[in-house]
Amino acid sequence: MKFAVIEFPGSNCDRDMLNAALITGMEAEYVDYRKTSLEGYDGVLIPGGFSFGDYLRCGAMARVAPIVDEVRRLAAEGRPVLGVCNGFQILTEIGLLPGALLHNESHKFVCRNEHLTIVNNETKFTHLYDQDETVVYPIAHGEGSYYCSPETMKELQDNKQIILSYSENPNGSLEDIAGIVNKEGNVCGMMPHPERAMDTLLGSEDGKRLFQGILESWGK
Ligand SMILES: NC(=O)CC[C@H](N)C(=O)O
Repeated sequence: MKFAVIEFPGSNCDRDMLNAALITGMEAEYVDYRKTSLEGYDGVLIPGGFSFGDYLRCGAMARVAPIVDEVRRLAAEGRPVLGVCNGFQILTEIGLLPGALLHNESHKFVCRNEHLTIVNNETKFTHLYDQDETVVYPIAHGEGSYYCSPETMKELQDNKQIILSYSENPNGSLEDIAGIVNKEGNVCGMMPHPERAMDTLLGSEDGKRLFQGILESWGK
């Protein structure tokens, strides 16, 4: 399976994302945001960072990048799309995931290891985790407060689209939401960084099973 790691000006987790994909056994390479084709790629990884300097608001300018139509095409074809942190913000901006990421309640950038709960392990992304398992991924964001309308929240809950929640809410996210999937289950966004939790030397290897899970779900 070949994955595109989309690079925007200001992406800064692209190397971590590529590395996570490669050590999981995925084929993966960087794809520039100005490209207009994702022909030959089986999935998309949108890394974290500060795309276009977070101008206007996080992810708002990436929304109109040339590559976005192709990300939409792959998503519509049911291929895996994972957006982490700024990648999650971009996925909400382009409408592939519901809701929005607002400024942290504290109005401070938070950067620390976070204890998270696997709220739904019956997705193509989380199936290698136990239900309600606690995992540790780092967080590093200024605009990670998940917000949506009551109607959308009901849909998320009814369809079990909430996959990851914070043990100690760091940003004011509704319902402690840290990560969600779309209704179809092939687009996933999360603020915490599984790609930085690939080695116990760096504090946690809990992110590994997310990438392995993607590969197992779509790789066969
Ligand atoms: N690590 C990230 O991707 C940060 C995302 C975004 N720039 C924020 O501060 O919220």
